[in-house]
Amino acid sequence: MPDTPDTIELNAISHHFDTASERIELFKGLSCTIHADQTLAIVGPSGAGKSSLLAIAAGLEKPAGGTVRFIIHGADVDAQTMRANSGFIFQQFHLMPELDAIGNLALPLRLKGNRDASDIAALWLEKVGLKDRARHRPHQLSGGEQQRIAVARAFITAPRFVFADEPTGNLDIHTSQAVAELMCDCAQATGCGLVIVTHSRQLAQRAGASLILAAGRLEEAA
Ligand SMILES: Nc1ncnc2c1ncn2[C@@H]1O[C@H](COP(=O)(O)OP(=O)(O)OP(=O)(O)O)[C@@H](O)[C@H]1O
Repeated sequence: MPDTPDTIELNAISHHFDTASERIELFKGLSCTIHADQTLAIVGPSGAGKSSLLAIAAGLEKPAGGTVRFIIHGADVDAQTMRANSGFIFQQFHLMPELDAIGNLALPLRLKGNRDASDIAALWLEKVGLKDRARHRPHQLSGGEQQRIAVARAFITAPRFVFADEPTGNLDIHTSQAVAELMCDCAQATGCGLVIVTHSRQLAQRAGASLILAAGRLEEAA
């Protein structure tokens, strides 16, 4: 019997934020299922709650209502295990400024106690075309180069899902295309689910499926 695919199930979730003066309602009763064999884009207007939905799907935040089920290697797991099986890519790259390129790549492996961290990091650096930048620190790299390292860092631990929040938001069109291609190639090569929040139509079109979050509703894009 084939393994159950790694899956995230969002069931009737709702979320809001309370501020001193008001409650910001993001969504109510949203349901969707995300599988690790797909690339999914979440699009929609600014402030609709896309980043919040991504954080809930990744197990970083608990929804105010509803349930989230994470299934990894055929078993239900908690949010902490989900996070340990996930990689993250951000708009602002978020590399460690005091570490060089190879140090940034090796870090997630070192944190998991991997003794081959440097060798694996060197292989990934070559894979993303930055072998000659191993000893450069983030401020010595362009935005596109930093994001290539951030993409490699997200995939280097062989996660089951990678979550990317506006990964091309700080890049020009040409560099965005290269980073999008790299993310999708990495996801396909490793059989990892890729969930991308984006305002970029080009990036959304590259994904296998798109969901639109608007006015508290989640709908499949045509
Ligand atoms: N910690 C917080 N406290 C209060 N309000 C918040 C918090 N985080 C987000 N919000 C508000 O919730 C709403 C949704 O934010 P979110 O970042 O999820 O939207 P988004 O669709 O990703 O927006 P964008 O496309 O502009 O990044 C916004 O109005 C935002 O100001």
